[in-house]
Amino acid sequence: MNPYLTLLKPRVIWLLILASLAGYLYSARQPDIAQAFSLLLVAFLSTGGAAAFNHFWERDIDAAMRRTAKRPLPAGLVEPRNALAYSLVLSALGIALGFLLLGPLPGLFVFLGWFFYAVVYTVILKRRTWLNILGGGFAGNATFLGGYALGAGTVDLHAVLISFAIYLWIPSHIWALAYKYRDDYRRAGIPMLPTVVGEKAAVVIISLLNLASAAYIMALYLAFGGGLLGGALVAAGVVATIATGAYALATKTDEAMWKMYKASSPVLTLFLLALIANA
Ligand code: HEM
Ligand SMILES: CC(C)=CCC/C(C)=C/CC/C(C)=C/COP(=O)(O)OP(=O)(O)O
Repeated sequence: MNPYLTLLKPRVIWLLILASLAGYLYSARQPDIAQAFSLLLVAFLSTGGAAAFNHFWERDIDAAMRRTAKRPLPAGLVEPRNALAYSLVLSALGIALGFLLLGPLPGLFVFLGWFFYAVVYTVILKRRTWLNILGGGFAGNATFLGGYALGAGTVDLHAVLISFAIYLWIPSHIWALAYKYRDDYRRAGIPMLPTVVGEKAAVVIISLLNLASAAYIMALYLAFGGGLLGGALVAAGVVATIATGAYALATKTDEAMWKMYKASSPVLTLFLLALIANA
């Protein structure tokens, strides 16, 4: 893949973009195709720009971790100053178009999403505390709330409660991966839960969090949900979460935790599709 495409973390940002689209389709009475395309463009530019900035800022620790050592900057495929310029142009475009094309409130959430991930998480917290993802996780809320604000013209408690399904999903999503790569994170000096607590405690905490995030999604769907299709999608996600959580608790292996991580994105996808189906 072209290294400048890799810098956008396409395997990751597609779900951030879907979260924005889900927020819009869930809240808009009459979804407008032009508005939806503007949202997709803004979400792509802002999340891609944030991801590219993360590559620039983390080029030293990426070089120190097995999982990330072959990325474009540690691999010498892209000059740091070019990656920085690329990330800032995309980010500035995404945020500016967020305000210009989507309006002040959606634009604010685009900025907050960028800021919480690129600055609060990547620059300020990630190397300092294992609570880094709890500070940066609000970027996840922002992806959904930006789309919701575009569709509804406002953000209410309903929207905030739904957005916390993403926030509560993040810890088990990243810590399950961090468990498998705990030696990598230790070598790079990055504090993550699995590097600061014992292995058994980490598996139990992450598995319980995984199950709690599924319970929250189920409660949301029961409170705000409706239709059969949406219910089936949420049920499939909850079953997958319970299965990976129970398997991890029973076996406490790297493989079980990796399965939990790999299942996390499909589970969130099912929830977002349920919101769209229920719109
Ligand atoms: C502070 C917040 C977050 C952190 C620290 C985080 C961290 C990570 C990490 C380390 C990876 C592995 C990347 C790789 O090895 O290439 C990953 C993958 C991913 N993340 Fe997150 N994530 C966060 C929030 C989110 C959110 C909010 C979403 C979507 C709404 C998301 C969607 C994904 C997806 C789709 C993948 C790829 C999964 C796969 O390959 O199966 N992440 N994340
Ligand atoms: C609107 C907007 C811009 C929102 C951003 C939303 C958001 C939560 C982005 C985070 C997703 C991501 C690329 C995490 C990688 O974390 P990492 O840097 O720890 O992963 P790594 O170790 O693989 O580099």
